[in-house]
Amino acid sequence: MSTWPDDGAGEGLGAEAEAVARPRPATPTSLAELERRAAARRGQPAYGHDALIACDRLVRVFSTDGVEVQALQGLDLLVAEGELMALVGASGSGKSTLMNILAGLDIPTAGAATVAGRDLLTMDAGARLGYRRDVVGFVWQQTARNLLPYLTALQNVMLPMQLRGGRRRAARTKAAGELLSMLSLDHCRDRRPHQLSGGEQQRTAIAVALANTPSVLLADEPTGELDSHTAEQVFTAFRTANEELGTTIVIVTHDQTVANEVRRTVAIRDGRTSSEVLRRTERDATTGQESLVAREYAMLDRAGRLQLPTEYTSSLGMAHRVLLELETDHIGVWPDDTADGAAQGRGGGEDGDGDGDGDGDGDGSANGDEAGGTGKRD
Ligand SMILES: Nc1ncnc2c1ncn2[C@@H]1O[C@H](COP(=O)(O)OP(=O)(O)OP(=O)(O)O)[C@@H](O)[C@H]1O
Repeated sequence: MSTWPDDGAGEGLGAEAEAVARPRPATPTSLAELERRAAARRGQPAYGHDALIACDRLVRVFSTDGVEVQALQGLDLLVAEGELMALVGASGSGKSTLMNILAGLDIPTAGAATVAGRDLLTMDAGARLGYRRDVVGFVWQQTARNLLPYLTALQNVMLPMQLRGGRRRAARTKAAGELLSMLSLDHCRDRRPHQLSGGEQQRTAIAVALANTPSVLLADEPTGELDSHTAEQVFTAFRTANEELGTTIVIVTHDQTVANEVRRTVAIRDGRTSSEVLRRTERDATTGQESLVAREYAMLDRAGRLQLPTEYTSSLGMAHRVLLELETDHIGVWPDDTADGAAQGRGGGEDGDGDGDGDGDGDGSANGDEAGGTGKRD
């Protein structure tokens, strides 16, 4: 198994293995060299400084009845302004926890998170209210959470504008009508939610979320209750909002169609980002024909940790330790060739919890050797 640098194009990955070997530097690093590197780093911009959404080693621990659940375990995520991207992951991986934090409804336990320059850890109650009203809009899976049943579609869209204040009624009516038109909902203006189809309700919810022109639109399983054709229409509404208004959009979804339609899909696993699928259009040099190419990348976190896919590690019997070798253009990763390592590998690399990490804790991380170690392949 070998690891190559990101070629800038964007293919997919699962269980986390941590490398135990580091290539030896040719000569010991001098103090002067360390000082030079530290000085160079001081001049560097902060992590995610140019991203609209920046989550840096985000942690969220829930404590219920003395039991701690680590929903987010040092999650890193950057989202650029104007992006339309999807978040995927197994049930319980931490997607909703992340969305609630980004929505300003929950506060992380540790780490850093900024959205449009707002610090989500240090905002006071007033700033948090303003953030939810002006900076982010949300669309939830349950339509009842998105729309008020006794208001028409137009009135629902006007409500956030009214709560913010500052615009006359005529201006609010015009702006709300334009949003509904943009999402092909003119015919729904004067209908109440129960008079709308599921897809129309969700598209109206998108118009409501866009009412105060937020920088970011967050959607948690917005097509979860819809058939595939209707889901497609709802996704088109997100795309329209992204293209016409430039709104940055993050969609949590189990819907593969939605995940396939965005340029970037980030997978969350056990509270951390694990892999990313990037899609781009390539043109064949001879035929001129365009095709969509999708590639999956593993994420290297800021501590240098890399999650390797379980299917890769188990097929090579990699259970707990691996050997690393630095090549000119990639890093080689080999099964542990020590006697006990080989015995573990022959055991199938299974650790009883199915995550291939050998620690039995189900978190997919190869704990205990994060700083690297011995075992360089000579
Ligand atoms: N308020 C809470 N109190 C205690 N534990 C919680 C709370 N909210 C979430 N959790 C736990 O945190 C972990 C992540 O939950 P989260 O809802 O973020 O996952 P998810 O990826 O959104 O799952 P799903 O796809 O099923 O919605 C789970 O183990 C969950 O049980």
